[in-house]
Amino acid sequence: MRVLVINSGSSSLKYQVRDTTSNQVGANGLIERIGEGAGGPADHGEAMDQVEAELEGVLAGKPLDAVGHRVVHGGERFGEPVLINNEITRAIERLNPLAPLHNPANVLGIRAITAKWPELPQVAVFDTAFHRTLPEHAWRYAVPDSLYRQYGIRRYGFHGTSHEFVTGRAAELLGIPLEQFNAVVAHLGNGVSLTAIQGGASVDTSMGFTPLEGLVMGTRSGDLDPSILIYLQRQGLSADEIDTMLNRESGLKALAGNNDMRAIVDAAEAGDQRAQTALAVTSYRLAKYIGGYHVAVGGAQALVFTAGIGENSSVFRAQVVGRLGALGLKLDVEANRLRSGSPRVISAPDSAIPVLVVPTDEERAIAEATAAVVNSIHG
Ligand SMILES: Nc1ncnc2c1ncn2[C@@H]1O[C@H](COP(=O)(O)OP(=O)(O)O)[C@@H](O)[C@H]1O
Ligand SMILES: CC(=O)OP(=O)(O)O
Ligand SMILES: [Mg+2]
Repeated sequence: MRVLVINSGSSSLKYQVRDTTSNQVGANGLIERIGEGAGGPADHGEAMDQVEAELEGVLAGKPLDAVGHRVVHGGERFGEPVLINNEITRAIERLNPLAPLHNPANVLGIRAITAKWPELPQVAVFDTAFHRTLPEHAWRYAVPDSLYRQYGIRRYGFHGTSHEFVTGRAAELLGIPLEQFNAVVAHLGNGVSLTAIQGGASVDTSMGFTPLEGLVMGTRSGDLDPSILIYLQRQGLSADEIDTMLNRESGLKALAGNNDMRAIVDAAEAGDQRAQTALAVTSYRLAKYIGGYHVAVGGAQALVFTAGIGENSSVFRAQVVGRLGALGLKLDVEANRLRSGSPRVISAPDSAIPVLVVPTDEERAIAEATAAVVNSIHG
């Protein structure tokens, strides 16, 4: 099946045309710096126009069979990939406030495709779906139950497509049956989340009601004392100002002046104090969570790194694992430094458990899920 996959991030749009039978990627593109000025598209609408233009040549004579969309927030309703219709699109749109950097762009992508190819089946694949197995003690916040009943305030968790894909690959690499596999998986991209895997399923995850909770990210603060928000509001900041500050002006960008891990590592190595502090805060917070999730899964069989930073930054991985000595984790310096696009072990032979790097492939997982939904409908 020939599937167009659309993965809209907060400031980027990735697309691929994939053949799900041969697993070949026919075309792919990345549109970056959306809404950041400097020659980038003004918004995700312009970015979609650009995708359509780039696809003209690619699709000539070879039509698509389906489109698969990454949708970040599926709320409590969507636990599986679904075939999209107008009602589904509106339901996704109602979740926009819960993933303000992502869902509006996802909805826009769906509508742009509907307008261009109204007959083409479209499937939504949700970031939240893999975390449907969270036990109540992990998803419930210690707040009045009315918040859950009235507003659906609970932990949902995100990056599920990536966590699920990477968990499967890691179990395979270690030769452990998935349903017996316990691990801690660190997705370190522009958004960052950690997942506790028990018996191959998600039992806890660091992002919460929205993708803002948890670890330090590219432009997001992660955990902080909720009183800070109340305090700032009383100082006269509006809800929108606080939202923008925590989602777009915080994290690495606030600590180091930019959200590009490559630049931060280079600056830190050149002696830049802010960059060094940014790495320390970020790796310290992550190490604390990893220790917690090791306990949550009853003893992990592996620590797994993935996504842009997790796959590529040996310096950041070394800082994190360097803080995990209490768990007996130890990297092999050479294996950690080696660059490769394949799943691999980077720990020393005497590490208490293996540390892995497993490249994620959200687009592949979305294409396969899309083909499965479309096939199930056509019998
Ligand atoms: N070679 C590299 N070394 C260090 N960091 C890298 C490298 N390549 C990418 N990154 C970092 O990965 C992050 C982006 O990760 P990615 O998974 O592509 O994010 P997203 O999908 O959320 O946009 C950025 O912080 C970027 O600096
Ligand atoms: C949910 C989320 O944070 O996604 P991304 O990392 O693509 O921004
Ligand atoms: Mg990503």
